[in-house]
Amino acid sequence: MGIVLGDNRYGKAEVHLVRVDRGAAWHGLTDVTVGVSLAGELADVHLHGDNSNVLTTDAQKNTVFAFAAEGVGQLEEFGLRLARHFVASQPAIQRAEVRLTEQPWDRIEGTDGPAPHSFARNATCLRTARVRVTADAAEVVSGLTRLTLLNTTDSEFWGFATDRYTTLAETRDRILATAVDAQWRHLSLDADFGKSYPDVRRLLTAAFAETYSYSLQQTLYAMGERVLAAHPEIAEIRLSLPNKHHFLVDLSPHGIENTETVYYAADRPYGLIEGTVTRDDVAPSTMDW
Ligand SMILES: O=c1[nH]c(=O)c2[nH]c(=O)[nH]c2[nH]1
Repeated sequence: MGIVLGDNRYGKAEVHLVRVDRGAAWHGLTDVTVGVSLAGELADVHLHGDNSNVLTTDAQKNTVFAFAAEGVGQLEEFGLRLARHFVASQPAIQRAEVRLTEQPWDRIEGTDGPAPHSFARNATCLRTARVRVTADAAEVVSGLTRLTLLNTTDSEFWGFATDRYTTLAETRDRILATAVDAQWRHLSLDADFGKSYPDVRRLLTAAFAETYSYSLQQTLYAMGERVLAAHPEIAEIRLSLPNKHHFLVDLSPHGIENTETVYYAADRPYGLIEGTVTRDDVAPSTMDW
């Protein structure tokens, strides 16, 4: 019996970069937050304070900005370029993981049309990507987060198990709302990430709107199934769906009938429904995502 070093990795988190593409008349704006995480022969730094295998997190941050000078492009491709660089250039590094989150900005509509160099932050949702690279393999997971959706009807919840602590009333009509966090794994690296991202987002949103729901779990599966049915290049999709509860307000103390019009949008606690929709004929991921 002894004490040993377990799994470890290190890197720079939340490198927030903004790139301006300055055309003669129009400027483009890219806003990406990058996290780098490296693993490999790092026992000596932990056990003996020997830093010789440690590429500083400061250098990792500098690399992100330096690579951005050559262009960012699709999140997945930028992440792959970075991760491959760390594994290829550092003999002690066997695995690199890069996580990216893109904040979209909309071009401002001016009086005479779109403004050439003015932007408003778009709060709809954030695009994400995670890549993992080793000497002989790479994996890409694309995603989105904070996509907030709400159905005002076509949602029921009843027939659930009960015990002595159950107080929830069955409902045949409720508001169903969530903030989608979705991550989907690509089967191959030469996917058209720029095309598949908006389509997956559209499919998730449409499936949410079009599914007559008996539970958020059922809606989760319908959303994932819709994506996998349309995208053979996607191996699996993981969904994390908070149930953003909306409770009818009791207005009877004021002598007012609430005709299912006024709700209290509860902040917390919230139900959290999570699941993976996958194919039965693909190899599992090597990435802990
Ligand atoms: O769609 C739902 N799924 C649940 O598991 C659950 N549990 C709960 O209290 N409300 C809901 N709603």
